[in-house]
Order: sequence, then C-alpha cells, then structure tokens
Amino acid sequence: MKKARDFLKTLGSCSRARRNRTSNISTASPPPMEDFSNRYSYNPTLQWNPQVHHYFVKAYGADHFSRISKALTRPSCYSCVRVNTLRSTSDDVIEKLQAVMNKSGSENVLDSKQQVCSREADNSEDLGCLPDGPISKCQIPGLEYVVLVRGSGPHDINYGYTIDRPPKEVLVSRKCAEAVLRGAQVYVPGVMACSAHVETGDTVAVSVAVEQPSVNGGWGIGMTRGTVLQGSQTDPYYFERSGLYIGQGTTMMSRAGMFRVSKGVAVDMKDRVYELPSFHNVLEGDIFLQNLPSIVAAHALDPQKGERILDMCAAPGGKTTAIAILMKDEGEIIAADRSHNKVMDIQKLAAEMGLTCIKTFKLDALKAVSQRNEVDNLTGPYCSNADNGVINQVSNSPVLHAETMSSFVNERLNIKEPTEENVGNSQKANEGAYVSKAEIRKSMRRERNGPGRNQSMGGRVEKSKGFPPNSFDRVLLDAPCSALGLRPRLFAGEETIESLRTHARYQRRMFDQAVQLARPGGVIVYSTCTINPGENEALVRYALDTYKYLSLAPQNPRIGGPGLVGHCEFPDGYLEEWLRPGEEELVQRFDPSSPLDTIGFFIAKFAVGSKDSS
Ligand SMILES: C[S@@+](CC[C@H](N)C(=O)[O-])C[C@H]1O[C@@H](n2cnc3c(N)ncnc32)[C@H](O)[C@@H]1O
Repeated sequence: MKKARDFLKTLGSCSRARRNRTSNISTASPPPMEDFSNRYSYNPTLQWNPQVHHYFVKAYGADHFSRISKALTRPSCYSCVRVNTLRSTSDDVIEKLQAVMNKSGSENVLDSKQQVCSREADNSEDLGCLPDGPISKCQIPGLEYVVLVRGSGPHDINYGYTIDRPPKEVLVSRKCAEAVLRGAQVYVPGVMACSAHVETGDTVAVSVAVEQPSVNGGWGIGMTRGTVLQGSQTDPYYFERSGLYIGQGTTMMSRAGMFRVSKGVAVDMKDRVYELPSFHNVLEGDIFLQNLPSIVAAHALDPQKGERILDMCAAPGGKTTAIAILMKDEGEIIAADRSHNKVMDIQKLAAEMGLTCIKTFKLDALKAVSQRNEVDNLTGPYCSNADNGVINQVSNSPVLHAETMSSFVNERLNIKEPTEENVGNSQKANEGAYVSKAEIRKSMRRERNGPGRNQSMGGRVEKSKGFPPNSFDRVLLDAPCSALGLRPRLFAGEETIESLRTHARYQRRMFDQAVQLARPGGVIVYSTCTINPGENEALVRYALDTYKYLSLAPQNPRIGGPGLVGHCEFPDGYLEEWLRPGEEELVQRFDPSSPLDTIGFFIAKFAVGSKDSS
C-alpha cells in the first residue's frame, strides 16, 4: 500500500469543487413549498435489490458499503491513458493531448487548481486522488507509460430557473445519462421526454429517468417516450428526477425533431456535473483509454517475450493489447471471445496499435479445451475456418505435454448472456448516447470514402475448436461478470442473489478450462470488474480447494487493497466461502470508494504447480 500512497501523494489533494463562474451561480430564491436547489442538483442514491443490498452490507459493513455505493454513482476523477510504448512515449502523448485539449478549449476545464474532483472516500489518511497538473505521468513504478488526465466535479450548475419559470428540460434514459457522465453527448435515442416548445438552440436542463420499483415487483420507468414535460409537479417522474440533474446543454434540434429522427446529437452538453475530457478519435493507435486496474491486471500476468499466452475472454482487446505491448510484440497471444463482432473489434484494435503477435479466434471459453479426439490426432492448437469448417493448425504451436486430460468440462450453461457482455453491448447501444470508438472510426472512414479496415482485413474471424491441455505459458481469464464495479452507475437493482450466483457458476466453469490450458509452471490471472465477493474471493476459494496444485502468487504492482476473509451464510443454507487468513494480501481488490478512485475490480494470480500428483 505504501507504493500506492507515494503514487497518490503526487496526485495532489481533493476537495469538493464549485464551478468558479459567477455567471453560473444561481440567484433564485427557493419557493417556500419546494427546495429547488436540491431539486436541480446531482445527488443520486443507488438502488439495489434488497437481498443483494443485505448481502453486501454483511460483506462490507453498512458504512463501507454505503461509501462504495455512493462512489459508484460518479465517474472516477481522472482518466487513464495507456501509451502504446512501441509507437510513442508518455512525454510525447502528454504534449499532444495538451495540444488537443488546448485546441478544443478543454484547458478552461483543466487549468484551474480549484477545479478538482470530490470523492466520498475516507480521507483520514489525507491521500490525494488527482494528478498534480491536468495531465501527468502515473507515478507507480513500472506504470510510467500510463498518463493520467484530471477531470473535475461535481459542479453546481445554474439551471436558470425562477420560482414561476422552471427550466426547459430534456429527460434522458439511465444508460444515456451514464454515458453523459463519462463525457458523451445526448443522442436522440436516449431522449425520453422533453418540455413543450423546445426549439433548436434552446438551453435545457438534462435529468435522468432511473428505474423505480414497479407495481409488479420489478423495476421500470413507466413512461412513454415523447412525453411532454410541463415543469410542474403533475409531470410524470417529477419527484423521481429530483436530485438527478446531470448538466445543461444546447438543443441541436427541436422537440419534434428529437422524437422524429432516429439518430444524431439531441443536446450538446455545455455544463456538466462532471467534466472528463473525451479522447475519442485522438492519437489513434498511440493511446488506449483504460481503467487503471485493467492495466494492473495485464502486469499481474507478467507476460514475457516469446511466451504463448491465452486471453480467454479478450474483447474488445484492452488487456490483450496491454499484454502484447508488455511482451514487446514478441511471442504469441491467442485472443478469444465468443462473439464474432467483438473478435473483429480485437482485430481492429490490434491493427490500429500495430501489434502482430495477437491471433484472434471466436471461441466459447466454456469449450476452450479441445476435445480428446482432436488432441489425440493432432499436435497443436487447432482452429476451423469460420466459413468452411476446415481445421487449420495455428503457427508456433508448442509441443504437447504427454499428460492427458482427466475430463473435459465443455458443458455449456443454459444462462442468459453474461452481464459484463451485456454491459459492453448496452454501452455500445446505449440508446444512442454512447458511440463506441470502433463505430466512430468506421463512420469516419466511411465519410472519407476510404476502404475501411473491415475491407482491408477481409472481416474474417476464425473459429477455434479449442486448444490442447497445458498448451499455454500464461492464461488470462478476465471473466464476464456482474460488472457491479463499473462506474458511473445509476442503477444496480437488476442483479439478484440468484443472478450473482449464476455469474459465479459460469466463472468457475471457465476457470476449470483455464486450469487445464495453463501448463505446469505457468500462470493464471483471474479478474473481474465487480465488487461481488461471490465472483471474486469465492472463486479463489473454489480454485484453491479444487486444484491442489494451484497457489496464490504475489502480484506486481500491488496497489489494490486486500481481499475479503471469511464466509457468508445465506438464508437458503448456501455457504459462500471467501479467503482464509494469510491469503488476503495475495489478491488485489480495487475499491471504488478508496483514495485510488478506480472502478471496482478484483485480481487473483495463480501459480500452476505440477499436475502429476492430482
Ligand atoms: C470483461 S469482458 C473482457 C474485456 C477484455 N478482457 C478487455 O480487457 O478488453 C468479458 C468478455 O467475455 C466475453 N464472453 C462472455 N462469455 C464468453 C464465453 N462463453 N466465451 C468467450 N467469451 C465470452 C464477452 O463477449 C466479453 O467480451
């Protein structure tokens, strides 16, 4: 933790920010019946399924969980930019980003020492969370190639209301709002409702419709898209959106347009509760925007030049490319994902970053170990061409270990799409509010009438039939999970105890495959972006209890906190066991409410011993 403290000290201190623009300070007095300053503010409370809430309170304690819950509702106060060191340097990138931000006017947001982030974390150790300047190099030893860009907020915004004249408003969907909090604009499909008589160029207050408990016991927003807002208490969602105002912007079309056209920017956000510079389309190939714990996960794997690595759930390729760069693009990384389109995303990212050691495959991680007959007949990892099903041998295949597998666990669980994938998809769809980098690149190429990378790469995705046991030096299982560490998040009620257990079962099945694929003497890194101990510490318990030749290995760098020791007994008799004393310091748990101010994330590293005795 000392290293983390040193790092954090270089980042300066945090304080609650107030937008230093006098013109934005509201002068309106609140009317006697309603406190408008509270109404037109951002102060969300995350909704959880009651049983899940109870479980997390038991795991963390009420106060700690309340801090975690609060931290999840806001973005981290800095963005992390990973530099492609095979192409550029941190200093170069800092210079270029500074120029980009100066050009776009972002320096107005970033140049004042007053404009910093607030965080609800325990400040008792007086640790800072912010880069010293607007842009700085990460100070964690080994991570100097990561550039930190400071954001700001929460800002108080003057929505210009008076007692008898409420602001014109646009109400957006929850996913749209989460994207806006990350720096996106409001796109047409994200608009749920709008005031009457809104014309292009109007200033509007933007609030969010977060799911509420519905009469049938589920969650919903119970509102028809296109609803007219009057600004009165009889409006649908009037009380529900109090304290859920995320900023102010200028409409790019009239109210009629917002509900007539299918795409485009509806509101250009001018004043945001949180300001985070957006680097879409900036320094393509030289940088990759990535959460700090994800970068640390690639380091935990400790990939070496010339090794053969498997990234089992690789799309969109953030960690794959981080690993490739750590290996100086020498060796072989098999990057697999079960989604064809997502495999294409990995290919595009690898090509954009100029990385050649990455081989992509469409592969179900639950069937990642090839079937016995294929292993018996062939000597390497095999793939079939997606189009013709012909089996091809992958180059650089290692010599197979003589050991045969005792069993192949290839059962596919009959469960819905894993949540993290859903999160990825929903972020992409995001009801139009979030446009993926890949989409932006694609449309820019279309605009330029260029061939586009799809065409140049042929858009081909190879389908793998799996790989022989013990055929990888290192395996990364960055598992699909409940994603309850991702932030900003405005709603968490969708996960139930049962769905959390389903994620955990799914992850154990994938881990079973990872264990078979890593060679004795090799390494497995398991990571998730959830705060759920059932998908983190409980997986470690399962791994260590099931496979006696696995042991927890130290990680470098280690900047996350310790894991949870203990267990949880559920009312239905289910016992979930976590870590045992002595194991907690060997994993990394990134707590969103901690001074590091990251997403919630978990990393465990396993050393694979001899499998002979088992
Ligand atoms: C946490 S994301 C991976 C993020 C990625 N490692 C990165 O850093 O960019 C989980 C991925 O698992 C994939 N996935 C889900 N179920 C899978 C399965 N059965 N087999 C392979 N991939 C799967 C999803 O498509 C999703 O891309």
